Amino acid sequence: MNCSRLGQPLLHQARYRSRILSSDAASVFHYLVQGQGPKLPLSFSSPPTHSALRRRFYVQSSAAISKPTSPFHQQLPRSPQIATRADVLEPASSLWSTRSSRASLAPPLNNTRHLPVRRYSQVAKMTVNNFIKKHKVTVIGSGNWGTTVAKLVAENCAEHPDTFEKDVQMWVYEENVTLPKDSKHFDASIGEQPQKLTHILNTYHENVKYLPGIPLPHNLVANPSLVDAVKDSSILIFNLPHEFIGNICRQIKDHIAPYARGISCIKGVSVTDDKIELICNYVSDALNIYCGALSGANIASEIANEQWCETTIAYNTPLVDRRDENGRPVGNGESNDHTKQLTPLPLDYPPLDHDEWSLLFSRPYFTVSMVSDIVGVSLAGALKNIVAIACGYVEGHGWNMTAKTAVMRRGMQEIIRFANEFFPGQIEPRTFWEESAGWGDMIVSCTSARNWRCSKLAVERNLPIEEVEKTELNGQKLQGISTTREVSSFLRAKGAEERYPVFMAVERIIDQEIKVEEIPKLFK
Ligand SMILES: NC(=O)C1=CN([C@@H]2O[C@H](COP(=O)(O)OP(=O)(O)OC[C@H]3O[C@@H](n4cnc5c(N)ncnc54)[C@H](O)[C@@H]3O)[C@@H](O)[C@H]2O)C=CC1
Ligand SMILES: O=C(CO)COP(=O)(O)O
Repeated sequence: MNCSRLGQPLLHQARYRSRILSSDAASVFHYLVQGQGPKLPLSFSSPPTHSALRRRFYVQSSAAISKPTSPFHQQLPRSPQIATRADVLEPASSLWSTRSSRASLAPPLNNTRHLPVRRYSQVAKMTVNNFIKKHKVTVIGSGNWGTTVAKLVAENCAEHPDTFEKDVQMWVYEENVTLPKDSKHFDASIGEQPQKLTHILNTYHENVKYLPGIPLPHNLVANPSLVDAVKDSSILIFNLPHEFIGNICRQIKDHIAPYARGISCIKGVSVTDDKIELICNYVSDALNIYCGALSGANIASEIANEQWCETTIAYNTPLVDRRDENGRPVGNGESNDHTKQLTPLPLDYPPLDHDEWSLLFSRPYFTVSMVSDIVGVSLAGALKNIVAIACGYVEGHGWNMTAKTAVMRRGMQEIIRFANEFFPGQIEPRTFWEESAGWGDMIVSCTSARNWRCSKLAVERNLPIEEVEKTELNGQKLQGISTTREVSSFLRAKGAEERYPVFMAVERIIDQEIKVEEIPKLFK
């Protein structure tokens, strides 16, 4: 049989005609990867490439399965697990197709990306390790972005029950909320009595305070107990204003699974005296787990309404979690992040690598790009908030796009300078140019996000920005104000103020020390 004659439709048909049980597919694959399979008369016209070899597997397994009386079937080792994944039965073509958002082999330490693709076949993933357990997901935070991310993650958990537990926990900072009379959930028997936000969430499946008007999936469970929400979760998604993360970590430290892995969607940094830390690294250190970062040009309300956008996830799979093509561990107990010893993710869980993170976060309306530049992604997301405030001030003053563009350009220069100066050798410049987390986020934040909007209003109304935050945001928090103060104080401690005129100017305008029209002369 010549491989070149095997079109995808043929394979597709072969797999469907066979009407296999998925457990048979798993067994066949197991058998073949062990190298015990009978040789089918396959020939390659040139040295086989990786994809050709994968095709060989599918051809062989399809052929074996389609002939129940073949020696294959008689010799097949039986897997004790009855696998039920729908994707075992999916058209074979899709199992080797390139999916840009279903990304690549976890990159090595030096942050390089676009590496050779590791794609476990879905069959390989479940065969070798049996994956008795599924990932339990908890979202910590339920604000505007917290609820939006919880929504999309819950949609994916419902769609991928082989990898994730269906129910997603969402920790809610409990508060009392009054449903207004015009709310569709208004209940005359309760009237305007305040009700617990978690009760409203679990009853009406809507976050009436932080994401009004958006129906939430019923498998998203609001939980006011932080400790209970994180219990036994292998995936923790941190999504709340950065000023609360220290307190959260202290509360959950002794209650999380030691092998849990995290993603921080938080845009901010942690600064103490002359030390600065990325939020995801702060989480990693505080909890002794590994934590990546998600950041991009993302306006929560638009994504909640399923308007399309992109994001970037940086995740540098710890060595202890890496598995080879057959699902076997390749690490030897070392850790590639910081100096700590991580507890490996147990082998009875599906792996947690770029593929799985992408599976968890990608939606038709949310395109995920996986990278490993943790520092670039985190700093771009945190520091653009300072620039967004500057742009709001400029626009509130009455200057338009040209002035804002100058501020954005200089702001981006300062972000990259900051990253190079204080995290030397740890960023990839193309994160800023090519990723949603870079220029994409800068543009959206300086033209339509909350930090920009509130600082613009502050100038227009001649009010401190904190006042506008209180009156306009109904409990939502601006990250730009505290980040400006933290970064300015860090720069002062380092004696580096002069190299960061945009960052420093924003602090002085917030404190009403200078006026917006003085900005240009600071750049001389
Ligand atoms: N909203 C957006 O469009 C986007 C936000 N982000 C980032 O996501 C992170 C979370 O922001 P949002 O979800 O938008 O929050 P938010 O600003 O909408 O809401 C504030 C949240 O903080 C909670 N909270 C208040 N006091 C608290 C306390 N003492 N302890 C713990 N929680 C408390 C509130 O219950 C509420 O859930 C931020 O770092 C933000 O920069 C990132 C991308 C988009
Ligand atoms: O990060 C954001 C857009 O990407 C949202 O920023 P704001 O917090 O200013 O709304």
